[in-house]
Amino acid sequence: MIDNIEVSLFKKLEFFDLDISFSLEREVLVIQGRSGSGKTTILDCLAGIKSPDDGEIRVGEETLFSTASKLNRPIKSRGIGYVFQNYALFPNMTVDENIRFGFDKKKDSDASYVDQVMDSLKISHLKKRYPHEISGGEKQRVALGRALSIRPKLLLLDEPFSALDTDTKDHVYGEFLEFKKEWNISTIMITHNDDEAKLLGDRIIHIKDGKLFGKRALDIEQDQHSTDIERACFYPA
Ligand SMILES: Nc1ncnc2c1ncn2[C@@H]1O[C@H](COP(=O)(O)OP(=O)(O)OP(=O)(O)O)[C@@H](O)[C@H]1O
Repeated sequence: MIDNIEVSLFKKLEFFDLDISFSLEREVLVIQGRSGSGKTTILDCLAGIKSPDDGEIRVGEETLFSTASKLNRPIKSRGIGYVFQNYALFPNMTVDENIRFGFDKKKDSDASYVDQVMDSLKISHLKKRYPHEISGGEKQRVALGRALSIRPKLLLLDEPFSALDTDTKDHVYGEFLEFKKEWNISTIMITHNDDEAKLLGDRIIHIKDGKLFGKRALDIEQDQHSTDIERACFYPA
């Protein structure tokens, strides 16, 4: 089955218009750009957290959003896994409960799938722990597990490694490359880190003020602004 992903988005933002088109298929596409250039807004539009003013999002034969067809699939039926910058794990749920959150028992007949995800991410032994009882690297794997539990056709990773220290990052990069080979899911990853982008990505696009930018964006700022509260709505408690 062909899972080509076609994206075309237009959205008026306060300081500029987001206006971008790209496609991907079974690859890790990295989006880079200065802080505030619209990267997270792209992921939020794909996930259905924000609505574009105009455009189309297609995953294989399925249309998730289309202004022409007046179609806007709800978040939960988009089949998109999202790992937020600060993971946004539910603090009052165990690792097991966090990961099972997106798994739909009624739709998914293979109940052992979530266990497979946990085994693959080497977090089965943490099942009963709460987020405050695990390390940053483990939280990152739990967040990835929660995104994978819905069997996503597209995986969105917003600065997934930024909260990790250098030693942990090196280790996790290796794991990510193994994961990439094993799962082979179309992935869009935002990172400010050039080395990370080159190491983990198959293709890199740069954006500036919401538009594709031919040249490399210089002096990428490291400062972050958090829209976590808004994005946490993706997983309403
Ligand atoms: N909740 C919001 N309300 C108003 N404007 C917002 C909101 N969230 C983001 N913006 C604005 O939209 C633009 C794009 O923001 P976005 O978060 O997509 O940028 P980004 O490239 O992901 O930035 P960063 O790398 O700092 O996370 C920015 O100008 C930002 O100020």
